[in-house]
Amino acid sequence: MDPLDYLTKWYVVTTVGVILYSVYQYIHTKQLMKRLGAKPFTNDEGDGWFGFYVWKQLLDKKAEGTLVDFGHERYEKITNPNCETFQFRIFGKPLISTKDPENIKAILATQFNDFSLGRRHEIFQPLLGDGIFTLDGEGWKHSRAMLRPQFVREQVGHVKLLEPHLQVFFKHIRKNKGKVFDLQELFFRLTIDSATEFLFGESVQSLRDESIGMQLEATQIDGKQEFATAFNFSQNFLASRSVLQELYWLLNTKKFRDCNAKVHKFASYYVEKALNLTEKELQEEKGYVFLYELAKQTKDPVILRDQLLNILVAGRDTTAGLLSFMFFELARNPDVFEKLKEEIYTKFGSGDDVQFNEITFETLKQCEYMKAVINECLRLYPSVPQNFRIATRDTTLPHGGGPDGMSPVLVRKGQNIVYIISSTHKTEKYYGKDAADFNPQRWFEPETKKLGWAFLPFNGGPRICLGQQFALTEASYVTTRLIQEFPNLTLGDPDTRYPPLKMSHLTMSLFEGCNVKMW
Ligand code: HEM
Repeated sequence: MDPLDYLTKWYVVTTVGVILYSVYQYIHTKQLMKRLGAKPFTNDEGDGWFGFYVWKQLLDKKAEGTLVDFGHERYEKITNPNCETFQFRIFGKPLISTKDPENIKAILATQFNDFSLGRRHEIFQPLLGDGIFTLDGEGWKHSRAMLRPQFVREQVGHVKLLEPHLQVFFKHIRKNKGKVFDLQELFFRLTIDSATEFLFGESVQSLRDESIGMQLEATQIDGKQEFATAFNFSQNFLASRSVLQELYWLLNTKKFRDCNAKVHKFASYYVEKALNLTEKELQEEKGYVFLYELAKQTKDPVILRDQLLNILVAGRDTTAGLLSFMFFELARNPDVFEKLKEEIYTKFGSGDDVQFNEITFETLKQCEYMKAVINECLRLYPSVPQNFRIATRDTTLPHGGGPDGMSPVLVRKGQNIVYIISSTHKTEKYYGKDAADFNPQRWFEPETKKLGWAFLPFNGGPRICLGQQFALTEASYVTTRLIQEFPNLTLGDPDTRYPPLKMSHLTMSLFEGCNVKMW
């Protein structure tokens, strides 16, 4: 065969094409690095079978509840541990992992426009549609401007809405007197009950059940009972779709679609109800209902539905997770529990002497020890332990390159970055030798005032959590009332594994539950 004939063969053309493309990419990358002042990565985890190995490891660790800790351990294995950034590959695609506060600040604030949420919108769209949590660009700006005022106004009143739900919650604890029970499962029911009331104006009342001799109150909408189950399923399904990234569309089962439909039907019922009110009726509505406040700004039923569901996703599991980790640590640390109890009893009374009217947004904010305990829980167990962004253009991150890791590194347009705040929160450089220990006392040390971007449970920059104050108030109120009502708390099993295994769906919770005794 004439050697020139080979040039018409597909395998030769493909091979030559791949080589030429690689050479072009190599030269282009070098030019970009020179232009942007970037240096080669100090730490490269390597290919691990084109990233198949990393991928398998990540899935295995997720299934066994050690994914979050694995994210931290990987930093201890990198060649230069002083450099808090490394490159790795999944299916041959280079990704960047960072726990460096300067890099995180660049991604979230100083270079905000260089990064976006990537595929979050497509992945979450079937359940959450277009809302603050899923949108980028102008759509996100508009959502944020619309929702932000609600988070300033509601703060004062909302703790009072919690009390009726807590009264039902207490019945479950009393039922379990002397027995070991899972407090986390109850926290998840509590937060969906209170969040649906706050958002839609009516609670799904998932805490009411036969076991405590209660039933759902009569309601005009069917599907209320199914809502919590459907919402839980769909939300966890979104987390699995996120793991698949580009291949997210492979996960789209009938059950997922059915659950989304149930959630939408429920939310739309309340939206319609709000839209049927006249302007005068809306203004005169008593009490704070998030939906009614939003309905004063827009009459679009889909916008209203989507934004409510976005807030529900952002606010419900995060708060339930925080409370679960808190009570887990309080049960393990009787001295901390006693100290917190003392603060609560001194400020708000106990037993028959509980001063309900004293427990407000302002007074809860003044509970210094409570704040320290919450901070310590958010440090060791941030509700969103790792998060992703994607580069919208060729750019750099300030650290991760050169011999000492302090030079900028190149980030190519479309490249994924994972920032692992749970690992930053455990780094000795920022938290000292006892970084791995639960020690609320550290929050009274002056060093913790200088942490800046090394403590970031609520994100930072323009997309900082809108519900931060809301969440802190709710967690403080629930903790106060629980400890007032039940002064005794112990672990169900004194040999409970520590550190605990962690479930990582969209947010983090205890893999094996929060199994305690309370009385
Ligand atoms: C312990 C409780 C909470 C924690 C640790 C937490 C943490 C976070 C984090 C890390 C983000 C950034 C997500 C991202 O950009 O990818 C976020 C966003 C958000 N959070 Fe929270 N959150 C909590 C509770 C709440 C609550 C109770 C609400 C509402 C009632 C809420 C509303 C939001 C909203 C609306 C966003 C989106 C902000 C935006 O993209 O502009 N959060 N939160």
